[in-house]
Amino acid sequence: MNRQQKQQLRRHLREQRQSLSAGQQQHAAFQAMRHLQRLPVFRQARHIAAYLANDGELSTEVILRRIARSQKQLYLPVIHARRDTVSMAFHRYRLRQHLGRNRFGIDEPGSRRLPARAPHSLDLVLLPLVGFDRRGSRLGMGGGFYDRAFAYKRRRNGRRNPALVGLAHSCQEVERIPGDDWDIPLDAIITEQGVIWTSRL
Ligand SMILES: Nc1nc2c(c(=O)[nH]1)N(C=O)[C@@H](CNc1ccc(C(=O)N[C@@H](CCC(=O)O)C(=O)O)cc1)CN2
Ligand SMILES: Nc1ncnc2c1ncn2[C@@H]1O[C@H](COP(=O)(O)OP(=O)(O)OP(=O)(O)O)[C@@H](O)[C@H]1O
Repeated sequence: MNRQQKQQLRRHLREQRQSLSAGQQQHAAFQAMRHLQRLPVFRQARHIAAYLANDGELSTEVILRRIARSQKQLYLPVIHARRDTVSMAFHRYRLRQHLGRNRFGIDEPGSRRLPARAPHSLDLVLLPLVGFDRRGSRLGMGGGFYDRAFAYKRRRNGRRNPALVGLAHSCQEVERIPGDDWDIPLDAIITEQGVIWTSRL
């Protein structure tokens, strides 16, 4: 798939999720929490990275609250700009901690942020998706941030940690997302309808 086709698909799928009603969003968030709670990988995880929903993404609010009330530690993506490279790190997050807006208009832990944790030492990452297919290919916002953070997983004998579980509305599923060399496959996808296993977990 060339860049232009990918852009077009991205635009279409973003419109789909943006057009969901508040009621549909709430329903999806609650169901996703139910499905997530049943996963052994979630029950066993101690260090979990999630995201703050934006642009119609599946809301993580109930999930964040649940994690915050448990013994598990929560992390959020923070965009870091250093000279000419922009990258993403996962910083510890506590509910009601001060948030700032990043360059994409998404809330993230602000200037007094807690320490970051290396991607490979997280147990579970809940990824925001623009689109996905049943094989575990994902389409993101186009920054390549998650692909770069977990690029080490592609290498032979590379670490397998953490488990990568995408969260999306079922309307974001497509038949097939043609992969690029750098794409990192998902282990599972959770929608309001249930868990989709990609046979990697
Ligand atoms: N909630 C949430 N947080 C997240 C992500 C995400 O997808 N969702 N990210 C996941 O990586 C990172 C931010 N990545 C982003 C990358 C691009 C744009 C963006 O707004 N891009 C332009 C053009 C995109 C395009 O090429 O079509 C735009 O929409 O105007 C936003 C976020 C980190 N935090
Ligand atoms: N491992 C990598 N090393 C260098 N560049 C990369 C790597 N992975 C992705 N990129 C770059 O990131 C750009 C965006 O990739 P892509 O369109 O697949 O993003 P995405 O998966 O939709 O976004 P995101 O991961 O932020 O949600 C690509 O143009 C690619 O050049």
